[in-house]
Amino acid sequence: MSPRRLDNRSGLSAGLLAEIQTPISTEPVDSLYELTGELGRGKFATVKRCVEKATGKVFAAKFLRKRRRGRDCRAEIIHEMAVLEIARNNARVVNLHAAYETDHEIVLMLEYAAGGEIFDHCVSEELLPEAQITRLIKQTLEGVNYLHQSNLVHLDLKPQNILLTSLSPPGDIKIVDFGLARRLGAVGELREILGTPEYVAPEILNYEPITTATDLWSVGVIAYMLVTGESPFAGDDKQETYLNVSQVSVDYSKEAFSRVSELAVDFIRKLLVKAPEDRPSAAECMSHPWLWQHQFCLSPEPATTHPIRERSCGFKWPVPPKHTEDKENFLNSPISVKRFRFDEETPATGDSDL
Ligand SMILES: Nc1ncnc2c1ncn2[C@@H]1O[C@H](COP(=O)(O)OP(=O)(O)OP(=O)(O)O)[C@@H](O)[C@H]1O
Repeated sequence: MSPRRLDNRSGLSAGLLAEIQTPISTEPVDSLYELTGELGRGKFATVKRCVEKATGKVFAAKFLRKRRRGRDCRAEIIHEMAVLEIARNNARVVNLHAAYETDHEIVLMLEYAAGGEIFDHCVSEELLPEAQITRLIKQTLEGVNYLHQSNLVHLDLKPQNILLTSLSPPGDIKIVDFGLARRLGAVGELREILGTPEYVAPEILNYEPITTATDLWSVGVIAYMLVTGESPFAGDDKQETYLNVSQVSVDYSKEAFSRVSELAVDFIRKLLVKAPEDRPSAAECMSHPWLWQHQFCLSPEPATTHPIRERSCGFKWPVPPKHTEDKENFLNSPISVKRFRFDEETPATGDSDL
């Protein structure tokens, strides 16, 4: 079965959730919190560090403009809150603590991720060791899997939206920015959302249906950036970037991957494939041997065969062979390119609230 699709009966507003549990208070934020500096800034939001006066607890206050490009976007903000509420019980998603409203803004009081963006680890002189990268990717997949199981797709996963609870040593990940996240549906298809050029999947550029697999492309891009310190599709301008994405033009040279194992290349190759249905699901990715090689002591493999490692979910990933020639054959072989079972995907459900 192919990855689940999105509903799109009314364009961009399709899949927007309208029901929230969190009360929206009209009390002035600065009467309850002390604002202590800016943490980040997006197109329509500013995020500030703040301390709750009553408790001394630190939060990240996301100030979202209600009017954008002359349009009332309150519904989009309510939707972002609703998505955060659905993911409330998942430790990999940032927690929504409270919400406030003024004439022009809604302020989301979010759990504070003190370690900043994993983007900083992609552009740093000193890249993270492989064991740390696999730990962070595994956690990201846990969050993505939870969203997909909850019938949600994030659609804006990038190293700027994966934060850390602490900087050094790197803490646990927290996924943020659910502004583009959408509900999965069975009836129609969503083809309109565009994220940041470097991180968008080919199906978005081609106005093809968006599915859960779109998020898995982004996980591949994030893994590539953490491992190599390079953005795989970034060109000199937007056009070149889009061309690189649509041609899936990726540098897998030995120089780019010199510091990590062959399994890292295998993992990324499985995700950066053009056809969404050929990408593994988040659950399948979690059983890839790259993510477990620093956790388990694996028995040595015979040099001339391609053994299969099985993990608890039963999904099978062939292991790249040790000899260089065999490795090249392995990476180009049909079994390494397409070997995913989608029959464990939940069938698409009809949306009732759209
Ligand atoms: N909970 C948090 N803790 C610490 N920093 C945060 C938190 N949430 C957001 N930030 C910082 O603020 C930045 C912008 O936040 P966010 O991506 O949610 O805003 P946005 O306006 O929706 O962004 P965009 O325009 O890219 O969609 C993040 O990349 C991060 O650096």
